Amino acid sequence: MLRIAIPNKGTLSAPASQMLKDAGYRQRTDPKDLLCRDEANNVEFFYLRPRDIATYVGSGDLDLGITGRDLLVDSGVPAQEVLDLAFGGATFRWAAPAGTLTSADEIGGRRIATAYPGVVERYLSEHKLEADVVRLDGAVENAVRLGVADLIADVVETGTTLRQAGLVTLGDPILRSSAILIGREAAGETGPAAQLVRRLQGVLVARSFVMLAYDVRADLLDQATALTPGIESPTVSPLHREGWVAVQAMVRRSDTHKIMDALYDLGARAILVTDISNCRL
Ligand SMILES: Nc1ncnc2c1ncn2[C@@H]1O[C@H](COP(=O)(O)OP(=O)(O)OP(=O)(O)O)[C@@H](O)[C@H]1O
Ligand SMILES: O=P(O)(O)OC[C@H]1O[C@H](OP(=O)(O)OP(=O)(O)O)[C@H](O)[C@@H]1O
Ligand SMILES: [Mg+2]
Repeated sequence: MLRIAIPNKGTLSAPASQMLKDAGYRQRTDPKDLLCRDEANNVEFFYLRPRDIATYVGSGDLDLGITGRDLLVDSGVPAQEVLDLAFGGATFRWAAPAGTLTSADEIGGRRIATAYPGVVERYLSEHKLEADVVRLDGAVENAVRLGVADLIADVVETGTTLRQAGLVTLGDPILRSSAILIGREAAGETGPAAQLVRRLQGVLVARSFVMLAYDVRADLLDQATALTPGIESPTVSPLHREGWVAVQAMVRRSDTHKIMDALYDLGARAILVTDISNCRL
């Protein structure tokens, strides 16, 4: 049975469960449950703190896990990113009180508060800098005003928490994080892990593409399909109406309206958009 770790609480917990449900897996019904067996798919889900997930996967006690890229890097364990799951996006950044530090080059010799000492220490060693890392559990933004640190390194999503604490970001993000599927090795081509990855990839594609269908005059087909090339190739079917064809193609959800406008301007009609609930490409 494939054994998979997923977050029991926090930002990544609900979207991770939802994504697995969308991929056809059974998920717990009570948020207090710590285990859920999906007999039909031969998978067992263990609900764990996101910070601990890399540890279980790195040790080989669990086969796969869903956690944040920043947490994987922080753990330093021998597990690798198998698939970017495209939710839980955040940056990990330096921040200091406005008007104090002006560049990330100035962090050497300072006191840095963080709940991610592994990420900070990796950066310091890569940049040959020395600094005093103050390890905290959370609410790190308070550390500077309470006098225990000169700057912080923390997760920034909207930036609201930083602003409220009078802090401003310093330099480029240390890393860009999102929820990822991790394993000790790549998932390969066959077997239960590969099947899970394919199912999750199907959900990712279904979320970021829609199916577009329209009718267009046959002499405009080349121009129309240049706008909607599809992933492999668009489907073109004859219409009963002389000189017209029907076209179907997948397009990026974010481009839908722009493409519909362009198709309409070209002369296409009966332009229909349909959500894809799942797919296997
Ligand atoms: N707004 C956010 N705040 C915190 N973590 C976030 C945010 N958006 C995405 N994440 C990601 O969630 C993971 C941290 O999850 P974790 O459950 O440890 O903290 P949390 O969601 O802040 O919950 P809590 O602090 O209540 O334990 C990291 O990978 C982080 O990048
Ligand atoms: O940029 P923002 O949208 O404001 O989000 C980022 C903040 O949210 C998280 O804190 P959380 O509320 O989880 O508290 P914690 O520090 O105790 O984890 C994170 O640690 C940052 O403080
Ligand atoms: Mg938090």
